[in-house]
Amino acid sequence: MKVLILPDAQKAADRTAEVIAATVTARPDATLGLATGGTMEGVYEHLVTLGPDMSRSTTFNLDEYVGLSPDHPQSYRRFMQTHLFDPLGMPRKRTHLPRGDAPDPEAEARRYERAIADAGGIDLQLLGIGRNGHIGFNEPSSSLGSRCRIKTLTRATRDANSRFFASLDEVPRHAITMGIATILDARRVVLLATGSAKARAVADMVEGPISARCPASALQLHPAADIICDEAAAAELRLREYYETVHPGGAEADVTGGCA
Ligand SMILES: N[C@@H]1[C@@H](O)[C@H](O)[C@@H](COP(=O)(O)O)O[C@@H]1O
Repeated sequence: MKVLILPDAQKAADRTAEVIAATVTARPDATLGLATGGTMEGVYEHLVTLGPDMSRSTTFNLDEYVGLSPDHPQSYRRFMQTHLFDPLGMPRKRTHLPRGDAPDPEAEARRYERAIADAGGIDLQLLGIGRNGHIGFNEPSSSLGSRCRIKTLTRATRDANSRFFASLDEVPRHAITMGIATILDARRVVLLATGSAKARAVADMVEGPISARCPASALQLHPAADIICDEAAAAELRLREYYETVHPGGAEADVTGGCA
């Protein structure tokens, strides 16, 4: 696991976007795993300005709310169309999310897992992290061997995400999400965490025990996982001398270098 600490959220998001752009430039037919959430807005904004040709890329998002149709304003499909797919002109048939309004959500989750495998797996998986250490919607207590399935959202996660909805009551109670084992199958993982609200989760993920208490800690098992964070999200890390830190105005570190 490599940790890169950048001075602020903007620089961390820009760096993450540059990793994605470099990946699709090197391999235009790459399969990307994509994420949603407020943290990703800056990433996609910068990626759109970088303007890589993603017309041959295939994408699979981590998750979708159960019960929301693709055109629901708060669906993750809509989020992706707005922030990335439409601005980059990506062909819809190459972009995949679970169908939140599928009549049988469990069957939809199984179909989604198969679709990822049929596409040859994910080359680069982008991740955010929840305040409670969740990745995708794998809430604490998720099996580290889990595959795509339905998860019940915790009150804490619904509270955190209620800012995107008119009220807490409107936040769905379930989601279809890639499992932790699905995520670990990706050939490379890049997780972005910014802001002080993520500091505890980042410390548990990087320096804590591998445990279902902090689902993101499973990334310690991944051979090619990069954690990109800003100073605020890095505040509770104790082993600072082992991490790559870019100081304001300092030389840019190469996120692909260093030791895993
Ligand atoms: N399912 C998503 C996660 O993939 C994301 O990492 C998390 C953090 O979101 P934010 O970036 O808004 O803090 O939100 C949701 O729960």
